[in-house]
Amino acid sequence: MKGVLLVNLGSPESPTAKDVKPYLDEFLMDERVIDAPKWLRTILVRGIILQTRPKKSAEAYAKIWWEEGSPLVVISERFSDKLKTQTEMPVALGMRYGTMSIKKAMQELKEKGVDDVLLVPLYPHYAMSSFETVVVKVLEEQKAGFPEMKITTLPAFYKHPEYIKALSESIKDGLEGFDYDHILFSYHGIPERHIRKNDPTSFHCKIDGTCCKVNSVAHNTCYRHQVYDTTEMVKAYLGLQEEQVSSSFQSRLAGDPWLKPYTDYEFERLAKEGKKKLAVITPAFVSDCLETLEEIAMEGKHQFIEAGGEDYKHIPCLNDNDLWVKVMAKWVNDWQATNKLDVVPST
Ligand SMILES: C=CC1=C(C)c2cc3[nH]c(cc4nc(cc5[nH]c(cc1n2)c(C)c5CCC(=O)O)C(CCC(=O)O)=C4C)c(C)c3C=C
Ligand SMILES: [Fe+2]
Ligand SMILES: [Fe+2]
Repeated sequence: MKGVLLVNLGSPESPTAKDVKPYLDEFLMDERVIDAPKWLRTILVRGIILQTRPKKSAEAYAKIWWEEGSPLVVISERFSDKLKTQTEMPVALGMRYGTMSIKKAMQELKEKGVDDVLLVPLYPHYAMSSFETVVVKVLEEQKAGFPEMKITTLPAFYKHPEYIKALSESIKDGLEGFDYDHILFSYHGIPERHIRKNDPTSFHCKIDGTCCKVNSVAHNTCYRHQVYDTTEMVKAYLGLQEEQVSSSFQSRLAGDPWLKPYTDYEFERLAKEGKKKLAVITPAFVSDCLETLEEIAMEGKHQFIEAGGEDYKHIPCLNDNDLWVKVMAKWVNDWQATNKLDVVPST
């Protein structure tokens, strides 16, 4: 029987340093997130980052935590519940890190008789630290405990016209009544090194702003290309002008160069350029989370206003938007009926 496995990133159990620490340990010890050799990763993560970050992160989580729990988890559950009403197939939700494990979700599907699974990583774009680590983990769990399960993965859907439509329409709704003079597309950053590492041609990705516009098989795994494609397609859908829109990258860790421009520098640049009313959208995430609700909606607003901006609005992620649920339901139901996927890898 066919079934659907949704996987998102995960969250700590509670916004306390005690619970944030093991969550961050699992997250940052992932070799696809901090891709240093294990001995070095252990020193960096356990010897340095985890000495201070859990307390700081817990304070940030406390600011955005809901009665029902972590926004990312609650929103993912709402999305999953709505999807269940639009498909006959069993649907299970797992998280890459934390206690709502992928293994539990696969067990849930198995108990419902599912042996043919459509894996849906809840990320519009491919990055080894998000999409790829989910796929690898699911395949590891399959090998260890569910050898009879067939796994098919929905590719990154960042430019599928139905996704772009749902995203653009939700942005249009979010912008209503807000007289913006610029829209910033702020994507989660990744180290530049990850882009080169994921380039199968070993020469295409130069991260110089030109390679992403030249067709290449490298774009199938090029996060930078994919996010710029999303910006361009939303811009076209909404009929926005070149100068009304820009893209940037948020949430970097210290150390390596990460994809640029950095969102926090952009807040300052845009304010200094005379943009007074800024709308910010965060399409690397399908669900609002710490990185959107705290870093962008709270800190970002503060940074922009401090730099001379006057008004600021964070437009929510797709979350459990009805059109978005309908799009996902169509993709999974088409797969159920035809065994084919409407979302295809890019070149
Ligand atoms: C778009 C998807 C994501 C990519 C790509 C990604 C890469 C990435 N992240 C870190 C480090 C951290 N990310 C943190 C939070 C976080 N990251 C994503 C998504 C992507 N990360 C989400 C949805 C969240 C929010 C989770 C939530 O519970 O709401 C954090 C933890 C919070 C903090 O301490 O700030 C860290 C750390 C790296 C190093 C990386 C790529 C190398
Ligand atoms: Fe992250
Ligand atoms: Fe590129």
